[in-house]
Amino acid sequence: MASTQLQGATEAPSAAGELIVSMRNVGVAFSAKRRLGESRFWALEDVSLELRRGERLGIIGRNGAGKSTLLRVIAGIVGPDRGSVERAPISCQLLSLMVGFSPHLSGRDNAILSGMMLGMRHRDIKQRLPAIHEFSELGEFFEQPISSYSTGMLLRLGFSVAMQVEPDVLLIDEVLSVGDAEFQEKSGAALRERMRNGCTVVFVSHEDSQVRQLCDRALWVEHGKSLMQGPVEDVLAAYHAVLHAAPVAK
Ligand SMILES: Nc1ncnc2c1ncn2[C@@H]1O[C@H](COP(=O)(O)OP(=O)(O)OP(=O)(O)O)[C@@H](O)[C@H]1O
Repeated sequence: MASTQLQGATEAPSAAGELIVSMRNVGVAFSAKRRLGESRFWALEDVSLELRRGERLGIIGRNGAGKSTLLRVIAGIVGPDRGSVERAPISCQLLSLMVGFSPHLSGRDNAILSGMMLGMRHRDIKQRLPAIHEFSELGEFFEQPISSYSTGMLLRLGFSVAMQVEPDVLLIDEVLSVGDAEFQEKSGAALRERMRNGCTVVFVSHEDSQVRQLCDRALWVEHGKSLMQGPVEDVLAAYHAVLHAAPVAK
């Protein structure tokens, strides 16, 4: 039931590995009026995890296991209905692409709007427009209404804007699974660069290769429970052993 602050956890930002999020036996319930015989549905039942500054944590698990809900708890968007969450006074950004995009505005105007909706100040986002323009590789299309863009172009613009926000903890929900191979390569490189600069990352993915590439630790969530956490290869191996033993239709 508790969501409290970790005392003094940001007093020494340079100290690698300080604890910034601690969750114990967390459960999150949603109202489930449409599910017969149940008034509440526990999207998370019992999740415990510790997140330290500078870590790159990959969250794996089957569809519906509770991964996205867990990200929202880490971000502070959803509170626990049972168990406890302690967080240092950190800024978290759930990486979402195309927030606030409006089809009739140009790429440039959408970049400003979206950046502001992601929490940036107007003057900061304006200063970063050249970097956004360059990263997105949109060329002259940057000045065109985004209704003329392909999905790939929209993603490039969305990612270029989102990358300008600099949170303490970056939370990524599958976003790298979208887009073509070239975009995935480029966005992955940008994220690795961000990580080298000490940003803490929590990354939900169904792609083993991305978890291997981007994470140094993994957490396996199954039916709302944290089943295993540890080195990426160990957790992936255990997860796949169970998947192959008892495949579940997606
Ligand atoms: N706002 C909500 N209201 C009701 N149920 C919800 C809500 N959000 C999530 N759920 C349910 O909670 C469970 C966990 O959902 P969640 O999106 O966290 O799983 P996930 O592991 O991220 O799934 P996927 O891999 O398919 O994206 C699912 O059964 C989902 O239907």
